[in-house]
Amino acid sequence: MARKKIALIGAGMIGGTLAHLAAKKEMGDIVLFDIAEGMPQGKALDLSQCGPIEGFDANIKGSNDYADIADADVVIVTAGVPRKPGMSRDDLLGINLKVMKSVGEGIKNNCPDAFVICITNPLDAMVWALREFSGLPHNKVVGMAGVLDSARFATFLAWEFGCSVKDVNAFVLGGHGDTMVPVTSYTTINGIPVNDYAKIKGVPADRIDEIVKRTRAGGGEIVQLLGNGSAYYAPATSAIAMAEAYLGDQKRILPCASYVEGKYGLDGLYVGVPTVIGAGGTEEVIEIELSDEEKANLKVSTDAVEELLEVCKGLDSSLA
Ligand SMILES: NC(=O)C1=CN([C@@H]2O[C@H](COP(=O)(O)OP(=O)(O)OC[C@H]3O[C@@H](n4cnc5c(N)ncnc54)[C@H](O)[C@@H]3O)[C@@H](O)[C@H]2O)C=CC1
Ligand SMILES: O=C([O-])CC(=O)C(=O)O
Repeated sequence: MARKKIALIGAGMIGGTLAHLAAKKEMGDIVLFDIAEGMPQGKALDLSQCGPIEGFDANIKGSNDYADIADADVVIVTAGVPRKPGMSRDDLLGINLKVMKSVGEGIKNNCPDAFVICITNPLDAMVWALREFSGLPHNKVVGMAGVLDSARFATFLAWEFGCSVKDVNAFVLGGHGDTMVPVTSYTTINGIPVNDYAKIKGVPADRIDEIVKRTRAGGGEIVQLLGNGSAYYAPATSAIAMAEAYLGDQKRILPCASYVEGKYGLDGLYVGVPTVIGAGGTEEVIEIELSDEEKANLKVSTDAVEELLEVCKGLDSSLA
C-alpha cells in the first residue's frame, strides 16, 4: 500500500514542527509548501537528515509549487502571519484572508479529496473562508483550536492540583479568541468533576476562575513572552492528533472548529464544538447540555465569530 501523503501549507514555525512530528510518527510522505523560496526546501533537507538518527522512513520535500501537493490525503494549513505582542488574532484577518484565498484555490485544484485542517488565525473565520474558497465539503475542512485550548486548560489544572496531566480531561468550546469557553462542568480529573476535586483538594473556586481566565488568554501569554511570533509546539501537536484521528479512523471526540448547522442554535458557522473525527472527516458534531451561564458565554463567543465573517464578506465580495 502506498504511503499516505501529508501536505503542509506554510513552512514556518508550526509548519516545520508539523513536518518533524509527522515524520517521526511515520504518518506518510510530507510536502512542505511555502511561498518563501528556498526555505521549505532547506527545512525539508534538514528534517530529512533527522531520519537516519531518529530512524524514520518518510520522504520530505520542500516546494513552492502547488502541483507538489497533488493527491494529498491530509493538508494542514498554517500559511499566513502570526500576531505580535499588542495585537489581537483578529488584527490578522485582512492579510490572512487573502492567503486563505490562494491556499483554498491550491487545494481545490490539486487535492480536492483531502482532509484539511486549518490553523491560521483568526481561526474560526479563516477556516470558514478556506472552506468557501476551496469548495470542499464541510466535513472535510476543520479548524484546530479546541484541542490546544483544552490542553492549556488541562496543563494549568494539573499544575494547580499537582496531579498528572494524563488524568485531566479538560474541555474548551467556542471561538478561538479571548471569549472562548472553558467548560468546567465537563472537565474532570480522571472522572471526578473539576469543581468537586477542587473542594477535595481545598482549592478555592476563585483559583479555578483564574485558571479559566489564564486559559482564555493562553495564546497571548506566549506571544508576549516570545516577543516575535506565537506558540508552535502545542499547536502542531494538536493538529497532528486531529490528522491521526482521520487517518486512523479513530472516531475520537475532539473539540474542533467544525461546521455547525442546527446544533447549539447555530446556522452555518465554524466554531469550536465536540466533534467525532474518523475516516469520514468531521463525522458528527456532538451537542452537549450546557448551563444557562455556559450557553450565554458560548453565545458571546459565537457572536464574535459571526461579526468576523461579516468583515470577511466585506473584504472579499466572492464570500458574500
Ligand atoms: N489555531 C491555533 O490555535 C493557532 C494558530 N496560529 C496561527 O498559525 C499561523 C502560522 O503561525 P506560525 O507558523 O507561527 O507562523 P510563521 O510566520 O512562522 O509561518 C507562516 C508561514 O506562512 C507562509 N506564508 C505566508 N503567505 C503564504 C501563502 N500565501 N502561501 C503559502 N505560505 C504562505 C510564510 O512564508 C511563513 O513561512 C498564524 O496565523 C498564527 O496566528 C498559531 C498558533 C495557534
Ligand atoms: O495566540 C496566538 O496568536 C496564537 C494562537 O492562536 C494560540 O497560541 O492560541
